[in-house]
This record gives sequence, structure tokens and C-alpha cells, in this order.
Amino acid sequence: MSATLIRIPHADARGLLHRLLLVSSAGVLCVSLVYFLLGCCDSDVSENAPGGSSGPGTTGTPGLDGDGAGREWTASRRLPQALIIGVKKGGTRALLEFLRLHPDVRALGSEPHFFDRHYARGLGWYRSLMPKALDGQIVMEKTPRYFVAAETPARIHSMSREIKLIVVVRDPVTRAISDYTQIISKTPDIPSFESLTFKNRTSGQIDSQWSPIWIGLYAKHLERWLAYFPLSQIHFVHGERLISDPAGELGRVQDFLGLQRIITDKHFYFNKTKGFPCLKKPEGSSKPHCLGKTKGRAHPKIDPEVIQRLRDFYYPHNLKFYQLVGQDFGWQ
Ligand SMILES: Nc1ncnc2c1ncn2[C@@H]1O[C@H](COP(=O)(O)OS(=O)(=O)O)[C@@H](OP(=O)(O)O)[C@H]1O
Repeated sequence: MSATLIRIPHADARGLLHRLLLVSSAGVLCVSLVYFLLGCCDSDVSENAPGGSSGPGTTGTPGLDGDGAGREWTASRRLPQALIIGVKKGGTRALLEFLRLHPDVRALGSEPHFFDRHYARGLGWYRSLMPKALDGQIVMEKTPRYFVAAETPARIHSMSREIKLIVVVRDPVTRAISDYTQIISKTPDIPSFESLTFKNRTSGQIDSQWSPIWIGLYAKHLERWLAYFPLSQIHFVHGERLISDPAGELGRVQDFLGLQRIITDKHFYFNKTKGFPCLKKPEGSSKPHCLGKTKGRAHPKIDPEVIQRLRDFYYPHNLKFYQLVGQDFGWQ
């Protein structure tokens, strides 16, 4: 065997060596190419996060829901770490829309009503609704009915005792009128606000069981939450200031969520026609954007005497609420 090798002419040996060199160079080239390609994708992950576009029904940092942007293997569906739990007609949609500007927020766009209506479907189902999020991003959803649904504090607590809760509160009288405005837009034949407000108009007894009035008994609802969560875990957004100073309110919400203050006054402008703050550039769009027609609707004119009667009715409840929260919201 060794004798055969010794007999190979010099020229043949050189050719063989050449071929070997060629093959190994090609191999090195291939490996480098693969390495280079993988390197490209890796740098996309860190440099482009967050970006892209949200899937339907989700808001927040877009581009993580299978859009082919090359990041989904690092993002996963997680249970929320923060919830906007109320109040109905407080300005919850505006808050969620504004928060979605933050690159570290991933929020479900629709209201899942998990803890009040779909609890039997289980946490796996709930998690499957959430948008995918990267480590360090906060997953959230908003369902304003949670604040008033008796069973929700215990259920949320059993999912997470560390969860951060946000409540947007608004003067309960204007909130009730806003609620009624929504109801009448769907069922135009209902009686007037004035007649529904009273159990008996002559005796002047307020019907505190009527949903638009009952929801505004904030202290009563809050007490149920305080049985499960410390006050430090609940942040109250001032609904009126969310309109007059959205950046200020958003600054406090970002602090509460432990986020860098990225959403500032440069993100908002006041739209005179709408009469509300709007976004200069919502996420994923270059055009200014206001909330839809059902947000910021004109309210029907209500008898001022009835409004005063409601103010008197809410007065002690508001005081109790201010005491519980340690903050005066200034509703007259
Ligand atoms: N920027 C901006 N644009 C439009 N509307 C704004 C905004 N900020 C707060 N609001 C107030 O939000 C009210 C609706 O509240 P919600 O989004 O919580 O309503 S809902 O419970 O989800 O139906 C809505 O109530 P109405 O004015 O009665 O329509 C608004 O007063």
C-alpha cells in the first residue's frame, strides 16, 4: 500500500493537493456565508425591536405577531402584567391608545372580558388572546367592567398578586350622562335620563341601582379591590386631566408601570373640531389620529336641577373615594 503511494508522480500529488485546497476553501466560504446570514438576522432582532405592524385586535409595539420581521421566536404570549380595569366611559380607550405609543407596551386592542364573563375558559385561553411580547415589554389589556364586577378582584389576584391595576376615573355625574348617551345611541326608545335617575321623581329618591349611577359609586367598588390589593398597586388616572393634559397623565402612568417616560407632549395636539387631544403620529402611521366617533360624543342636555341633585347624591361618596385614594379629584 505504502509502495503504491510512493510511486505517485510529483505532478499528480500537486493536483490532488490543489483540489483538496479548493474543496476546503469552498467549505470555509459556505460556512462563512451561513454565519454571515445568521449574523444579519440577529442584528435585526436587537436593532429593529420594536417595529413592524400589529395584528388585528392588538395594539402596542407592532411587528411581533408573525409578520416575518424575524423577531417572533424571541417573543411569546404572556399573561398581562398590567390591566386597565375601569371605569366605563372614564377615558380607558384614550389611555390604551396613548400607551400603545410606548415601545415597551404590548396591549390587546379588544376588551376580552375574561375575569367577568369568560373566566370558565381558563388562563390558557386568556393567554392565547394576548399579543406576543419580548422580555421586558409589558403586556396589558383593558376591560372597564372589571372595576365594578364583584368577582374580578379575587380572580385577578389568583392570577397574579403583583399585577399593576389602572383605573381612569371621571366625575361620576358626567360619567353617568356619557354612559346614558351610549345606551340611548343603541336603544333610542328608552326613557329620559331625568326619569331613569329617580326611583320616584316626586320623592326625589335617586335610583342608585341604575347602572349609569351605580358605576359612579367609586368608593364602594374600590373597597372590594382593597381587600385584595394594596393601594400602591392601583394607579388612578384623572379622566378630566387626561383630556386637558394627556402628557402629564401619561407621564405618571409610565412611572407607575416602571417605564421610561417616552410618551410626552410632543406626541399630542389638540384637535379643535373634535374638542379632544389627538395623536400627531400614532404607532404604525404617519398621519394624525383622533379616537373614533363614539369617543367624545355630544351629550344630551340634562335638566340642571337633576344634575345638582346628582351632585349632592355623589358628594359623600366622592369624599370617601378621595380619602381611600389619598387624592382630591375636585369633582364639585
Ligand atoms: N383624547 C380623547 N378623545 C376622545 N375621547 C376622550 C379622549 N380622552 C378622553 N376621552 C373620553 O373618553 C370617554 C370614553 O371613555 P371610554 O373609552 O372609557 O369608554 S368605554 O367605556 O370604553 O366605552 C369619552 O366620553 P364621551 O365624551 O362621553 O364620549 C371622552 O370624554
